[in-house]
Amino acid sequence: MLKVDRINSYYGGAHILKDLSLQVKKHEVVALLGRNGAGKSTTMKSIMGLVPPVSGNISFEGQNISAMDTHLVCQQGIGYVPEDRRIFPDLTVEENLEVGKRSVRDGVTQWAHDDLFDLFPNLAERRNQLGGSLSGGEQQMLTIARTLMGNPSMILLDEPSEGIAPVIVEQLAGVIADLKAQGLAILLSEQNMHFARLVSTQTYIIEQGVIRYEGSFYDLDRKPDIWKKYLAV
Ligand SMILES: Nc1ncnc2c1ncn2[C@@H]1O[C@H](COP(=O)(O)OP(=O)(O)OP(=O)(O)O)[C@@H](O)[C@H]1O
Repeated sequence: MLKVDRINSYYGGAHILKDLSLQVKKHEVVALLGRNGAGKSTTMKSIMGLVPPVSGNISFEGQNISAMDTHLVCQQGIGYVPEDRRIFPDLTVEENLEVGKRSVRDGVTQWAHDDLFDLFPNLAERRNQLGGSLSGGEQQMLTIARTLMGNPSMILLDEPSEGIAPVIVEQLAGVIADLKAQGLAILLSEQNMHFARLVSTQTYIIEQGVIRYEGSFYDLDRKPDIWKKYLAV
């Protein structure tokens, strides 16, 4: 579904992503793991066209998206939830959802507010509350719900569990399992290994912009040397 093939991305003269390749298949939840500053967010920004790669190729559902503007990447069916959430604090939950609305593409489930409120019961109770008055976890849920309003077939989640209470992290894991069951492909970056293990099967480990490991979580759990070298803090 998504194929990133040997991309190189820079901030000015700083070479951040180095021949980075990864794949996400349909109905798959893939975790991009790595320490602070490893290049996880830059990978997502490169896919979204926010930090366009200087070389390499990115394709989505067979179409080359490497040189596309961000709004066109979204139109292809990729939703993006950045690390800093960016809800509208002065709009209500319902209004925040409306902002995310996009036209529907063929063959893609259209999300209505009520479907989203079924998926996120916490938001249903707060539909008329201002975004800025929600807890961090509720804001994260709202950002994901708003992204779903764009009817994506794949979503990128940048450290979704960061700064969220453990009980909400467990709820978020349930939401991701539901989305996967509905056919969405998901690429998430994470430092919370408990959460990543709950939701994903396939993993990539990134260090200094280079993919150092690719494989299942099951195999990774049996490789303490890799775990210690690239993930232990
Ligand atoms: N706008 C920027 N300008 C210059 N360098 C940047 C910029 N954003 C990130 N970097 C650098 O690029 C490297 C990769 O950062 P990135 O944010 O992709 O890492 P990350 O794995 O997502 O880490 P974190 O979990 O801390 O967000 C780091 O060395 C970081 O300092």
